[in-house]
Amino acid sequence: MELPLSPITQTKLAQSFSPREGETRLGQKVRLLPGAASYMDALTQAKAAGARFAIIGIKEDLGPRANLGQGGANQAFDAMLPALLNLQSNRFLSGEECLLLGEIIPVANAAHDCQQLRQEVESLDQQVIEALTPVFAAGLEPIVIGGGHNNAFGLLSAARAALSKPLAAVNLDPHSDFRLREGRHSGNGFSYAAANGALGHYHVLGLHELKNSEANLEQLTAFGGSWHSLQQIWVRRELSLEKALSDIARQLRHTGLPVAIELDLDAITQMPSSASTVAGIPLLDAAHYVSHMARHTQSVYLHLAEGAPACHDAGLAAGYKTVGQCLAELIYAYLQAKQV
Ligand SMILES: N=CN[C@@H](CCC(=O)O)C(=O)O
Repeated sequence: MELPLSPITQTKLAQSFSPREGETRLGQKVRLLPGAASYMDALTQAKAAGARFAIIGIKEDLGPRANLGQGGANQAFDAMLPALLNLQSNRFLSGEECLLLGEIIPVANAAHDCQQLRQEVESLDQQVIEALTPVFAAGLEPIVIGGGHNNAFGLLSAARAALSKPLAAVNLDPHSDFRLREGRHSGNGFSYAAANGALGHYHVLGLHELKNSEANLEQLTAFGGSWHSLQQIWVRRELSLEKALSDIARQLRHTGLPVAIELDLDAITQMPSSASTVAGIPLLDAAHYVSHMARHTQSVYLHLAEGAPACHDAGLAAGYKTVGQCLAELIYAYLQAKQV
């Protein structure tokens, strides 16, 4: 069977967790892609057997590098696997709902020069669209671990192709990623998606008032995009997070469009990432955002972008632990919210 991604093998799965007598880990319950005549058949079979979510890694840092940022987002998926798969399967979560599908690895990955990197991001966009469109078409809900935030474009385009509707996206992120269409990179996934018709509605939560250029804000406003700033909620306390979340969810439901839940890990305080910050939001507020949006909107995917273990000040091992645990908590917040 020809596949647009590298499936997770039994060997990789077994290497990613340690079973313990008398316990059942999530790694012992998640499903792998079954053998079938085609990728679409395999996804359909997995869905029929009881999978609802498809967990996918995009192992790349072309997008942040094409945006003149730091590399390292290609390691987030490997950091996440042991943190998630060693968690317990119990009354709160079985693990059988999850298809641990595979990894998208860029075919073009040799450039150093900025313009070439941007072209490689464009090729990666096509890989993401090819791998994800059948996942949406099979009725599975992707949980995608980036990779740079550039992959929002491929995800939104794939969902648009499979569901025949533009998406309403909500993005917890200090940056709107709605920058000029000057060649593909991690800062313009949403402006490109708006231009190709994949994005029908866009709200940014936690936008930093001084990390978005005036041109960027004008472009976002001209599209009809909206935001709650980081300063409004977490600094000036003009409104509570709870009020913002319930207003955002109401707006999203009102669009009648399928909803994309986006989160850039650089929104979270000191999370290793290309644009990491000390003035971010607590991890548990980010988990609450994911939980609220998953529970109260018609969401079709979760995208967790920009985690970069190598950007941890204390080194790679500390980065794997921090990014891995963060991603596992955010994934569980989504899975749990969807079960209610
Ligand atoms: N996905 C992140 N995009 C940010 C990065 C900012 C930075 O590198 O400082 C942006 O382009 O605005």
